[in-house]
Amino acid sequence: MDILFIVNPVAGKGKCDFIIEKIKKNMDSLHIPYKIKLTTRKNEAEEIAKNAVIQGYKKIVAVGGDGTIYEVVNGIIGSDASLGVVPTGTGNDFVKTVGIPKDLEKALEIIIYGKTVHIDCGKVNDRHFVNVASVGLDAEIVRGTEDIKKYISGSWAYIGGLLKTIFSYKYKKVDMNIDGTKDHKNITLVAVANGKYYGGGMKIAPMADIKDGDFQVCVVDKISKLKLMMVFPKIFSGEHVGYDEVDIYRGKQIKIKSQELLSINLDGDIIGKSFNICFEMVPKCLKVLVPQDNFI
Ligand SMILES: Nc1ncnc2c1ncn2[C@@H]1O[C@H](COP(=O)(O)OP(=O)(O)OP(=O)(O)O)[C@@H](O)[C@H]1O
Repeated sequence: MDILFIVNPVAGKGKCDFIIEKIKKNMDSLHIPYKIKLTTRKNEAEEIAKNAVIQGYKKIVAVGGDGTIYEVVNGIIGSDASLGVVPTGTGNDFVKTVGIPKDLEKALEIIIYGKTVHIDCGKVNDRHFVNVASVGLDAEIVRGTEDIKKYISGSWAYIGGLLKTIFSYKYKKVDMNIDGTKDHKNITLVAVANGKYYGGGMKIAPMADIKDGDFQVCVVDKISKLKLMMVFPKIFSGEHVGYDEVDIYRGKQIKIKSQELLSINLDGDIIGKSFNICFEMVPKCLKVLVPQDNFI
């Protein structure tokens, strides 16, 4: 059962040497065959993962944050390989939904002794996401956060990105179609959630279930910037859902059409801009290693 660890050396605040030593020490002591590969640039984790599938690896481990997981998922999707995660990123939002701990040794135990579960993914064109996709303010914040992450970590990076973006943001008029039900909205943001958390611990979709075959769609209508500043911190606890401007829907296919180009955020990665976006549910398409006692 060969295991490949794909390490993003710049994830988190770069404790790469320490992490690699720990992986080697643990794996060598168990005499389990494994390999470690480091990425040298963005998108390389996906290429390494694709090659690993061809080479017959059955457990392919993303050692990094949500961006690294996103790349590895797109490398292994459709194959028989299972995704493992050693969370060393800044936000580490996906692992919160599936119960993988941040503790390095515990995360390694799950790679070796954990159980495999099939989880849902979302898809936009040919790109898959496991966590949350979005358009609107938060996609713009992802752009604003990228620079700030180089200097500060965790939730503060996202809050910095938020403050930088929020005051210049213009609301978007969109036509929405959720499983055939149409609506016209002036939106602050639309988050299409497979997992519960994004943006470094914000519980955007408290009811999301990664195995139920549905998205939870969080739509924040036009809201004054002052009120938005009040509502935003509530997302960390999931209390934003109680506000009049916030609606939650369920659905398998979410289409969004706008007269303006919308940035598309998939799991913290801006994949491009479009006037027409279709988010599609792909049920139980990805194998993930999770703790034996996990409820999912
Ligand atoms: N060797 C590399 N050099 C520069 N960038 C890289 C390299 N390898 C991967 N990347 C990019 O680094 C970015 C950040 O990685 P990742 O998201 O895993 O960490 P993070 O931002 O610290 O964590 P999180 O997304 O959980 O907040 C990703 O977009 C990835 O494509």
